[in-house]
Amino acid sequence: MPTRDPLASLYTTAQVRAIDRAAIDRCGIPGFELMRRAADAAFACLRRRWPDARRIGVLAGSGNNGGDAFLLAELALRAGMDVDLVALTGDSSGDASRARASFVEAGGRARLAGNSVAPVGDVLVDGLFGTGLKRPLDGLAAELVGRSAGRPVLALDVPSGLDADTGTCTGACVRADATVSFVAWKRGLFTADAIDQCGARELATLDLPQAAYEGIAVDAELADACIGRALPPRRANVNKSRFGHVLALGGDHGYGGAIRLTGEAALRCGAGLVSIATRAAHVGAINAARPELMARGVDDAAALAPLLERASVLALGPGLGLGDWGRRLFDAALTSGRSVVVDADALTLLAEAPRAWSADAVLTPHPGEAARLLGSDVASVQRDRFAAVRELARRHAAVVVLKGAGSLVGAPDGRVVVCPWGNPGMASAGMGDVLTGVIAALLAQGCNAWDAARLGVALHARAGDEAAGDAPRGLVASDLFVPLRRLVNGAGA
Ligand SMILES: NC(=O)C1=CN([C@@H]2O[C@H](COP(=O)(O)OP(=O)(O)OC[C@H]3O[C@@H](n4cnc5c(N)ncnc54)[C@H](OP(=O)(O)O)[C@@H]3O)[C@@H](O)[C@H]2O)[C@@H](O)CC1
Ligand SMILES: [K+]
Repeated sequence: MPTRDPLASLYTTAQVRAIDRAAIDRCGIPGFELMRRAADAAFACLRRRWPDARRIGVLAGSGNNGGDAFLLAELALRAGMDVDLVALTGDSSGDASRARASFVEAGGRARLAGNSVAPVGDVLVDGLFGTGLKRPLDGLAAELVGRSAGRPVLALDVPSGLDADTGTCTGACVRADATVSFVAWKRGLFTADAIDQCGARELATLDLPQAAYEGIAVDAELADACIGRALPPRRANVNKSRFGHVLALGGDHGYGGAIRLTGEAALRCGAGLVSIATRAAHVGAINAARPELMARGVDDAAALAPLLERASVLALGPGLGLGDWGRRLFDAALTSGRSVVVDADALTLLAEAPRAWSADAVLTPHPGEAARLLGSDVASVQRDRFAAVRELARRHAAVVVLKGAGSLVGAPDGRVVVCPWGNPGMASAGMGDVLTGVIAALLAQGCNAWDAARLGVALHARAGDEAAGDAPRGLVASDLFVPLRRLVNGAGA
């Protein structure tokens, strides 16, 4: 059995709770000891991140997440800090009530949350709700979260209000500067709303023995960008025919830029040859701007056949449009038997008429396109991105990239990886066109669909981060070309 990498393995909350149970029942570590370890780890995190904090405000819920908070508050008291603890309820249950008593014995005082009560401190510790969240925050809990906004926050396990399975918050939610998560990564910390709510993420495994994780399948994994295994360094004695021929199809009138970005991304990621099948009107501009691209006018679809014949991989859809021209290209491409990346307008056409593939296929929908493919709506897709990507991959028997903050890549067999990179600057025109070219280039160089998609997404997001630095606003898609070239050669892996 392959070794589980705790830093890359993602679990559902039910699975993490099962690991907690196994640690207690099978490994004999008392629940209260786990709580102590959680508080120790979180307090160490607080000291490291906010070394000058002298006063901390602590929010404690009634469950075990609150128990972690009481024990952390006790540690802070013992370290000589001022502690203002606001408890959501007058009592706690199970191990948490023991934690509460321990805090009081150490001289701590809990203020009860009520009208206008808000914790005071240089840093707030959020221990309201963790994996036991059952419904959107409302009433006092929601008010408390609102009153605590605007100060640095360390969240315990999960920012309160965030659904740690899906990464969504449907009501009030703590916006943390850092989240220290316990035992194992909850999968929902890495996608959707979680990207804004978690801040920096840290994992504290609480020294659980390996046995606690046994028998509990990993639900998903974090993407890696280790290109080396899938795409080893090139030998010297090679020529361009070894690295495939990408044909990018799209760019209806007015959208020539989209297909040029796809083609150039494929070149920059190492495809041996890149052709573009587009409107004749765009050919001159593409050739002038990037002479290495072989742009051909295919206003007459008959001109497409020899291009398809020569290509090894297709990148289908950027700027394709939904008119007759686009539909003819779409039909010709999908009956060609070539490996294909299906993006943009081609996904809309696919939603109208689903196809079976005779070669590797990677679909790259954003949530709107995913909703069309699933016959649902964007809100439903975003409510559970894991379920959406799995369903799409199964239904289309293809590898699927569900784009958006915390992109997911799903395979028909249920595997999912989550991309932990990317930034809001990448929510801009042309970024998807570039991703399509990146994945097509990796396919052309011999990666299978799964490797091409998961590595392509990782390289694209990391290139976006490198290009954006600390200035995401104004990032443009072609800014990614230089870092992509570095990353596809193994830099920073
Ligand atoms: N088990 C272990 O070994 C370890 C666990 N650890 C820690 O425990 C955490 C899980 O603890 P947990 O299971 O007690 O759940 P938790 O998140 O505290 O919430 C439950 C409470 O919240 C309430 N409630 C829920 N939703 C609500 C809402 N919207 N609005 C209002 N109330 C709401 C719910 O009330 P109920 O609805 O049941 O009346 C219940 O009282 C985990 O995240 C980690 O931090 C660590 O110490 C490591 C070892
Ligand atoms: K919390």
